[in-house]
Amino acid sequence: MTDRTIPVYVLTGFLGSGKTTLLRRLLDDAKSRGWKPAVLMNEVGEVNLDGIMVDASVPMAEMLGGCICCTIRGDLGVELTNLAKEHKPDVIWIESTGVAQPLEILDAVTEASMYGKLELRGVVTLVDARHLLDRLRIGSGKTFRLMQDQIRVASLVVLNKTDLVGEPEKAELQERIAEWNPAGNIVSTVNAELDPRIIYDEPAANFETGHPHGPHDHMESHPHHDHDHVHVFTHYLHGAMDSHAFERFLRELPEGVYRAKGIVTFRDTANRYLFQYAYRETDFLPIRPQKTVHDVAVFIGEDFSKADIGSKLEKLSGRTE
Ligand SMILES: Nc1nc2c(ncn2[C@@H]2O[C@H](COP(=O)(O)OP(=O)(O)OP(=O)(O)O)[C@@H](O)[C@H]2O)c(=O)[nH]1
Repeated sequence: MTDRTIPVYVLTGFLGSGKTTLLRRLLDDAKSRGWKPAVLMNEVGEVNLDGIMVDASVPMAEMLGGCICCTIRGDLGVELTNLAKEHKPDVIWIESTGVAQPLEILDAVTEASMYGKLELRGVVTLVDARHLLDRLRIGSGKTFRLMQDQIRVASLVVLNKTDLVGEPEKAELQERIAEWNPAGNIVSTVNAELDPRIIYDEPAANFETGHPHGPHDHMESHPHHDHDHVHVFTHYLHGAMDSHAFERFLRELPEGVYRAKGIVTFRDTANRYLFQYAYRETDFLPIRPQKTVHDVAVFIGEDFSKADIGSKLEKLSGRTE
């Protein structure tokens, strides 16, 4: 396979936390680097007000009238795939509605990576400092739990609107965020002002990208971050595998992997298969794709070694280099 993998980043955070503010910065930054970005926006309402705020020259897909993670989840894959095919961007940003369940979004994005060469590289969670402080004081409730969930899955937490809280409160919030997500990075901002390099320098052990101007060419190894929070590992397979060996590999996946899925070809079967793995259960569905799909395996979990899984798969698919 010669075509490159497009890195995908998810921007999440509760309503009004500063996602669009950050997105605009990231798009400006991408432009100044000579990258071609694309954006997928999801609004709960029927009108995409955030989209109006974004430079009209940026390719953008909109998913309106629902939340990515529930009502229109299936469309996410289609939209992402279309964006990638049509515009061949260097990077895709997904701005999700402020009420989305983050794990569901990750699931949907990884689903999409089965149909095109896309790889989720980071989840950036915006937090409204004052809002979180208020919720902390109350200490319960649906919004509080959602904010916590959004923080937990982040590779980077942006504690935004710190101009609206005092220094001691800011320190308290940082401490709590670090408790909920010990491995994620935290940055405190006003108007989401940050150096985008902290986003792109997030570790990723799987490197398919060979694009000279892509965001990740310089980041081959940060193994110390390899195993520390909920993360997604996408591995494109290079050849057919033995079905029994692959089943054994799934059975022996580390505890930390709680979800895996993908498309595989076996040497010893006639069909290709869509495989699913969830809570140690596996399922294989024979498929006959109408269009070209790559063999790929996606893993979601905590505390597992991407490098280890990657090298096992390389062996299974007969790649020796
Ligand atoms: N005081 C203050 N206001 C901010 C800061 N960052 C963003 N804002 C303002 O907060 C409002 C919401 O910001 P957005 O970037 O639209 O937030 P969002 O997360 O995209 O909002 P939704 O799309 O509704 O979920 C805007 O009016 C911003 O100008 C900050 O650090 N401090």
